[in-house]
Amino acid sequence: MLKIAVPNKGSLAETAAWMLAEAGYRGRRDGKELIVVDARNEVEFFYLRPRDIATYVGSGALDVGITGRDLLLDSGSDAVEVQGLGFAHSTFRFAGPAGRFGSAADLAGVRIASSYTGLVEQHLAGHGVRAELVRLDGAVESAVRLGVADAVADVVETGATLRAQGLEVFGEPILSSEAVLISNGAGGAEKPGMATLKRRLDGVIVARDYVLVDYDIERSRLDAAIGVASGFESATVSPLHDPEWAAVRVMVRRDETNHIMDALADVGARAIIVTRIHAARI
Ligand SMILES: Nc1ncnc2c1ncn2[C@@H]1O[C@H](COP(=O)(O)OP(=O)(O)OP(=O)(O)O)[C@@H](O)[C@H]1O
Ligand SMILES: O=P(O)(O)OC[C@H]1O[C@H](OP(=O)(O)OP(=O)(O)O)[C@H](O)[C@@H]1O
Ligand SMILES: [Mg+2]
Repeated sequence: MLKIAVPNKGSLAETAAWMLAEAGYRGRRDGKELIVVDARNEVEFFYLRPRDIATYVGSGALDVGITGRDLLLDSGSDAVEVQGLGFAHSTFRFAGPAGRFGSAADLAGVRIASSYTGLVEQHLAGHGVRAELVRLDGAVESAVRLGVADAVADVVETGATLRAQGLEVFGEPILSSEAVLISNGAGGAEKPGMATLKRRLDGVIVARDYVLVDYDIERSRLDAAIGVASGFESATVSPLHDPEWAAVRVMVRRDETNHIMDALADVGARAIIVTRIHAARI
């Protein structure tokens, strides 16, 4: 059985569970269940703290897992990223009182609070900067106001938490993070069931991030319309009863749908219809 680590709490848990359910796997009935055997799919799920998942997978105790790229790199484990899962996007950044710091070089000898001290140490070492790290569990943005640190290094999504504490990001982003599928470096990626898991998750990502767009177009304008959206592989072009016209179907990124509909209408497309993709194998 493929042993899969899944976040049991925090920002990643809900979407990770949703993706696995959409991919046809068994979920847990309540938040107290720590192990779920899915005999039909020959996989076993282990619900663990997101921060611990890279350790379990890197040690080989579990084959694959879902965690954050920032957590994976912070852990220093031997687990490797297999692919991004397209959710929980964030950047990992330094922040401090407005105007106090300009770049990582200004951090020499400074106290930096973070929940990701491994990541910060690696980054500072790469820049030849020595600083004092203060390891905190969360709500790191309060550390400067409370006087336990001069700067912080933390997860930034909208920046609202930093702003509320009067802090500003500075320097280059340390990392761009998202939820990732990880595996054990030593052959974990070839385990039975792994290819199926990957293919199913890819299908969920496509169904989540893409839509189908259908429209009718005069054949004389077909090339212009395909130029607007050429599809995943290539556009499907079907004849209509009127030989001067064709019906076209393309996949487009969901977040570009309205922009593409406008552009298609501009080149003469009619009856433009957008449909959700329920499931996919690409
Ligand atoms: N606001 C956010 N937006 C996007 N991703 C986030 C956000 N906060 C945390 N993450 C991501 O979630 C992962 C951390 O999850 P974890 O459950 O350990 O912490 P958490 O979500 O902050 O939970 P908690 O605060 O309850 O401990 C990291 O990959 C981090 O980048
Ligand atoms: O840029 P923003 O949109 O404000 O989001 C970033 C914040 O979200 C997370 O905090 P969380 O609420 O999980 O609390 P924590 O600090 O205790 O982890 C993260 O640790 C940042 O503090
Ligand atoms: Mg948090």
